[in-house]
Amino acid sequence: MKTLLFSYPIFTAKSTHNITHKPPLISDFSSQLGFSYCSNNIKGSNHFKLRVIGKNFEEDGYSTHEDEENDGFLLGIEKDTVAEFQLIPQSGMLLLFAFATFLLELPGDFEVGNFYDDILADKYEASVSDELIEERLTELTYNIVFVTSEASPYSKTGGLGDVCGSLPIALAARGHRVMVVSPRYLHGDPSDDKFAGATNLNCVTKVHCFGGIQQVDFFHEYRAGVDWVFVDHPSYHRPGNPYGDIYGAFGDNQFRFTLLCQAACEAPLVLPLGGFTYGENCLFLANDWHAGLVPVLLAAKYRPNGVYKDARSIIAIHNLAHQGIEPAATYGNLGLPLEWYGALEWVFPTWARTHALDTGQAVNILKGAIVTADRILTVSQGYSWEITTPEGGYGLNELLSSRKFVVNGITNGIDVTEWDPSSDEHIASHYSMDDISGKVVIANCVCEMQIKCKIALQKELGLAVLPDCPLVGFIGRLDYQKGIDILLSATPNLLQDDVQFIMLGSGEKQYEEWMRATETSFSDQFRGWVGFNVPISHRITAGCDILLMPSRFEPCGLNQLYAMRYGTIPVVHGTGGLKAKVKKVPGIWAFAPLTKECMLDALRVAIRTYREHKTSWEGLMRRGMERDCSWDNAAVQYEQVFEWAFMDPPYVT
Ligand SMILES: Nc1ncnc2c1ncn2[C@@H]1O[C@H](COP(=O)(O)OP(=O)(O)O[C@H]2O[C@H](CO)[C@@H](O)[C@H](O)[C@H]2O)[C@@H](O)[C@H]1O
Repeated sequence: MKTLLFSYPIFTAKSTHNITHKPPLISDFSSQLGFSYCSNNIKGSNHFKLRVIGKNFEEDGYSTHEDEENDGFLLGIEKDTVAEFQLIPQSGMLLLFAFATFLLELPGDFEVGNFYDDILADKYEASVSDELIEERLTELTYNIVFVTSEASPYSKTGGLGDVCGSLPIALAARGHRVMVVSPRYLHGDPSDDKFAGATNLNCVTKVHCFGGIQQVDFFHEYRAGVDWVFVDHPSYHRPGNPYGDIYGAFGDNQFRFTLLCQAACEAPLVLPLGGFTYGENCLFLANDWHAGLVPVLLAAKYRPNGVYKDARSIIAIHNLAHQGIEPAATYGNLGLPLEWYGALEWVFPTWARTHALDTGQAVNILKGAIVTADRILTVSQGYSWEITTPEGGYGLNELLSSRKFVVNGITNGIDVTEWDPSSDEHIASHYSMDDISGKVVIANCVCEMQIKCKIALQKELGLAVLPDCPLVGFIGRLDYQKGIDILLSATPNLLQDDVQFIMLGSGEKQYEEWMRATETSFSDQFRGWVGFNVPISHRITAGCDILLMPSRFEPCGLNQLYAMRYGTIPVVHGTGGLKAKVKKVPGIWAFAPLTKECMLDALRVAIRTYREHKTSWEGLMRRGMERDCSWDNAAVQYEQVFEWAFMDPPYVT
């Protein structure tokens, strides 16, 4: 491994600007500064850059100079010297970004201990030792602010939590500064412990909405290179899940998520994370309707007051079926100027109105986001097209079509650390591509030791331990989207065959009841776990042979990716994100159209293959397992969209 000298002379190297005094040694200010590193953006040479983010230089006796002409930005790059400086004033006190560019050939020892934290050291070493720098670092880095109603592991009810728990980490690893803002839900149960690592920043912020002033606190945890910021307010403290409880959805969700959006817009301005704020020049990535007010607030509240003029916003649509629609009278509660009503205005078609005097007037938060965001993202390419059609557009198709030039689809990745059969803490036996004995029946030899995960699952759920019996699984929200009605009607037929079927899910009451009843009627073959349980979801993914996904529509779908990684064959309805994957991946089984008969036919073919063609089955498993589902690829595509967002002026100025 090459070592680098990082020392005083590098900082005194020529700068084209007015930093004339003695610059500090890295070790001098390591305790008060945050670090992040920049990029290897001098392609084809041996340069790379380290970005040092400083604050309060003036207070420390080092003067800095604000370059008005360049808006305080680039002061100059001297390619042949080893240093360059960049000045970016950040909300008042936070002044200096200094960039030092090194040549890898520099002799001497590099004192990693001088640096602010081990994270940087890790990245540094990795980047120098094996050309990862080319792959992992991006040319341009951004201050990215995710706004989301859930982020795993802190809160999760579905795929949104997975994405917002893992994509930020992937982007931070590529050199971006990333903050995730979500509520600090306290349900009064053991799940509250997930927030134990987050401390109160003691930065009480006032938010004007719902006819008064609301005070929110911010809690913070720095983990995996990401600033996890939790908005705290009494309305997030109640039993249930983020959106509702046993009695249904909370009646004040519009209030709770308005608070989230208002607080998230303040967070980059007021929170001194790692000693310095993110500042105004950031990119907001608002997820689904819960965060949909963020782009609207930038356009309607901040920019007219000269704030966030250089920020950009992206609305990421994970599920267009949920739009945050409330009666028109609630508009006045949102903290938006009256003249912006049109952005959120929504009129229900006549057939959807409840009575003769109902004018259908409503506000639609997701619509507001689509109208004001700089760019629009969906979680697969297929879905980005589907939302522009009457079938998939849920009334927003025309609006989305009118903005199709800024709509992109990027297929989700998965957290390959959490979902890794070779190290998964939740499963009975570990296995991998090299050794699938924990999972599969090899070459017709049914050996108990070889299929530990399946047997452990059968035992745990009280099913007969039958290692060679095809085990079919389903995991998901019990929702119309997931095709539960089809599953429900097909299950008695499916269970006529010699198979076992396990379902894990929660959602609509009628389906929960049906799962309980079916378990009673088919106690030898069927188990229905009603509830939300992450460890069980891992064990089902690992222990089943087949994962069934009869989704009516699926913007991307994550369970099929988890299943493939665990050598479990997905049998899916070919729609949206699933369809795209089926085309490319042989390790996945698709059927269409979505009917009971088609689904049963596909399942029967899969089951026969499992029983009679073990070698083919193992081939399918391996093809799924070897697929790269990590975020790396998607993260690069996200960066491209960020770049486009900043290339254009803000959509609403
Ligand atoms: N009862 C239960 N117990 C434990 N875990 C459970 C569970 N029910 C669901 N899960 C977990 O929740 C996640 C669901 O992922 P999906 O991709 O099916 O997302 P969902 O439809 O919620 O989200 C939307 O957003 C995601 C992310 O963009 C898109 O992939 C998707 O198509 C879109 O509908 C998986 O991790 C699954 O294991």
